[in-house]
Amino acid sequence: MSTLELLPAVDVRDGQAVRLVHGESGSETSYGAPLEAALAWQRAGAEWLHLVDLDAAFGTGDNRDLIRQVTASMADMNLKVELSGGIRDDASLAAALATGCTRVNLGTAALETPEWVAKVIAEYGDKIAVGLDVRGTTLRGRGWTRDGGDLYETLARLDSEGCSRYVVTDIAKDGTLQGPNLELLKNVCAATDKPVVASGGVSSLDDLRALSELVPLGVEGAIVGKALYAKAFTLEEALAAVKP
Ligand SMILES: O=C(O)c1ccccc1NCC(=O)[C@H](O)[C@H](O)COP(=O)(O)O
Repeated sequence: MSTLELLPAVDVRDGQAVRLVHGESGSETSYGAPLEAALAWQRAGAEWLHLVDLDAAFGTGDNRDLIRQVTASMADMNLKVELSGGIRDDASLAAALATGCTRVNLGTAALETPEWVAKVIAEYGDKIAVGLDVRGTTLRGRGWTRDGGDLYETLARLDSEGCSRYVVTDIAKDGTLQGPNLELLKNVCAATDKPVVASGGVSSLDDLRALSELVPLGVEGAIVGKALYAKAFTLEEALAAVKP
């Protein structure tokens, strides 16, 4: 059986690594310099980093220079970066790809400018993942603040356009340490043949073991944020827990 990939998260707001609750602006807990956080995950054995520019996602500015610095440092150490937040047009996509990240995660654009997303999926293939951020089965865009249509209709459309991968977040779980929404992940895996990265709510090594059991269904990886920052477990323990 393949090993569940783990993507420790570094969410950046106003130059700081933070964690939000339910992705809500204003619910931040700060965890210091993003580069220090990324280096800590790299030293602990991470192969991936999930790096989010929250200001770009919320439309409150951006952390582009810092994001570029973190991504370049990680690339120098052969650590793959999935970059998310505010990538919505040719200019922001070009800037994101120019950081040397392994792939980008599109969210709002998949809901608001589907033609552009179809075009960039065709052009960039598996450098593009789409974030499906849901409350129930309703997608949310603009930093998760606005409704954006039905999960399964959008998934079918993106599948038909050749989208290579989905990052699925249950917003109700995100940043809460309440455990991932396994039912949602199973349902999404049943609706697509493409790999799924699970995001939101991981609280324990048992949660990671439960996600590992979904690997045969199509769950390829799991993003872990709050649990690592809150020291519920170490990344070394997490990597050991998901080994088959
Ligand atoms: O990823 C985004 O673009 C984004 C936009 C707006 C609010 C939050 C956003 N991402 C949050 C994350 O990706 C979290 O780091 C991830 O879901 C980890 O969640 P948790 O393990 O529950 O802390």
